[in-house]
Amino acid sequence: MAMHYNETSPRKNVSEPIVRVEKLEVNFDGFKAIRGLDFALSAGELRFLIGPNGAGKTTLLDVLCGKVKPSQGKVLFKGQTDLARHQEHQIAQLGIGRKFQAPSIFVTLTVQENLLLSMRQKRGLLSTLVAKTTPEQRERLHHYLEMIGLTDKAREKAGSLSHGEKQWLEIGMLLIQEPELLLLDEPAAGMTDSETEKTGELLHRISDKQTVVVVEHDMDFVRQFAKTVTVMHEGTVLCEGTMAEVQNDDRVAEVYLGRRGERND
Ligand SMILES: Nc1ncnc2c1ncn2[C@@H]1O[C@H](COP(=O)(O)OP(=O)(O)OP(=O)(O)O)[C@@H](O)[C@H]1O
Repeated sequence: MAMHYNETSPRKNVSEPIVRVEKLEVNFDGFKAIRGLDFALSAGELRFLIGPNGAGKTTLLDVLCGKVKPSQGKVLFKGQTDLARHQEHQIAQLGIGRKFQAPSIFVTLTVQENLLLSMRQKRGLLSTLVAKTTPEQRERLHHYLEMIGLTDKAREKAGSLSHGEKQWLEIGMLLIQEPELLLLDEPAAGMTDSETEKTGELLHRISDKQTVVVVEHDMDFVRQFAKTVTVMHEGTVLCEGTMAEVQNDDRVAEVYLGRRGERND
């Protein structure tokens, strides 16, 4: 029987938001993809972003990782740092990791070589694959291999992994850099049922220590694994709450299904 993660209260008891977005606007050649959006995220949350196509979910992630610059508004990280004033690589250094849908693993390297490369990149060492691994690095490697469920495949070539395993490896490559905030775009897309289930469990394990934002279209996945859901529509936040709360919100039904009662006109 599948375990449900959304039966407890939607938010953990945490104080200052790790991210606070105020009056955000993003303009693409005159088109406002984000319009006056306010959004806050507590440290240690696992937050799902849902909403119809074109709602602005990916654009919001793009702003948080610095790929897209806002035309107006503030994007505060840990209360002080305005991300709008930083470049993408600086934001990565500040501790925000983004996983895109397109894979970026090295298929000819083994699982553990991919993880080691990713770990050393963050540390700025001149290490190569032949560099000696320190006991601390080895411990970290084992910890994250275990976390993503690939300990038994550590020495296999990344190219031989299943689609789901490749996605976990990529998440592992982000995790091993120990970001405080992790941004994921449809992490379970294209996975089998069993891989999807494992991915949901992985997200919960990650959010024990880190904050995670997931853009997701698969409502079954959201229903099973989300505690707090933010529904976006036309570049702004429509509502927020548990999946049960947002499902019962008339505005959500309207944007997903069209206006109620119109057929009786
Ligand atoms: N680089 C761009 N230039 C112009 N318009 C863009 C650009 N990126 C996104 N848009 C537009 O901004 C709006 C929001 O797009 P975004 O991809 O953020 O939505 P989304 O909620 O992630 O949608 P989906 O669920 O379909 O991925 C859309 O109308 C999209 O066409």
